Amino acid sequence: MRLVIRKDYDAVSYHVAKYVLERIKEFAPTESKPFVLGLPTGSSPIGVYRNLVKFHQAGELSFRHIITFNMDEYVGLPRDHPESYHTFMWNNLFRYIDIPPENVNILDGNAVDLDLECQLYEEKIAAVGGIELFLGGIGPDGHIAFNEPGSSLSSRTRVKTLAYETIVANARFFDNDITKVPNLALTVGVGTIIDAREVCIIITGAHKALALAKCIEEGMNHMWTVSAIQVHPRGMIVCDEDATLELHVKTVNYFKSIEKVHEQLLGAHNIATQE
Ligand SMILES: N[C@@H]1[C@@H](O)[C@H](O)[C@@H](COP(=O)(O)O)O[C@@H]1O
Repeated sequence: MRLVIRKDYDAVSYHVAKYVLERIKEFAPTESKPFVLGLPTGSSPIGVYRNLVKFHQAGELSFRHIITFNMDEYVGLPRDHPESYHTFMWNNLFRYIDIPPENVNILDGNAVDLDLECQLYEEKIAAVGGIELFLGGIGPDGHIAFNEPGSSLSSRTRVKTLAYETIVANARFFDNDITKVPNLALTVGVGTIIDAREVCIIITGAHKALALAKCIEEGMNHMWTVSAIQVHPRGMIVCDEDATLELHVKTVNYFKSIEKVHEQLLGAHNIATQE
């Protein structure tokens, strides 16, 4: 697993967006060989999306042959509700890029049969050959997508009850009123994420420092579901300095030294100096 540490949120956002750009360019997607990208919501990826939009506007990145799968969606929130993940994705990314709407996949939290909706989502991911790169964020309790503490680390897409901590954390989007926050969601499973050929997790802010420490300095644990990244063959966490506050100095120095060598080998000097 790689841990890439950048100064702050903006530097993390630029680094991840640039990484996505390079991966897509390298893959060279076509109509018959689309690039399948997994996407999160929340405040963590907003800066990444802004940069991706800039790359698109500068003519450096097209989404015509990209298929996306979002991680999760609230149950029972109207699709056009300002806080639905459908609305979030259109307002923060899709409306500014050239992705064909039929290439966008977001779970339908209003489906009549929610279990069937989840099963079909898994089948659709498999039908397009699996996810090439899954981007993710985490909650302060180390949950990935809506895989709350105690979720099976081999879970698949399913209906999930939200933890109280998540409801409280997300109340900021619902007039700070926890009664307005849906208490159920549809979410890809930890297993669904780990099946992606590559996973990249964004972790920023001191409030996520404990989760980062649990994720990388301790063993894989269902109480910190993002820790499943430890068994992924191509896992990367990109975090800011604030998120490293609970890590041992030795851990930080170790990963920084590895990245230094990595950047030298890849000749990534240009990327580093732009950040
Ligand atoms: N289901 C989402 C997660 O996918 C997201 O990672 C988390 C963190 O959000 P933020 O990035 O705003 O901290 O919020 C929600 O719980």
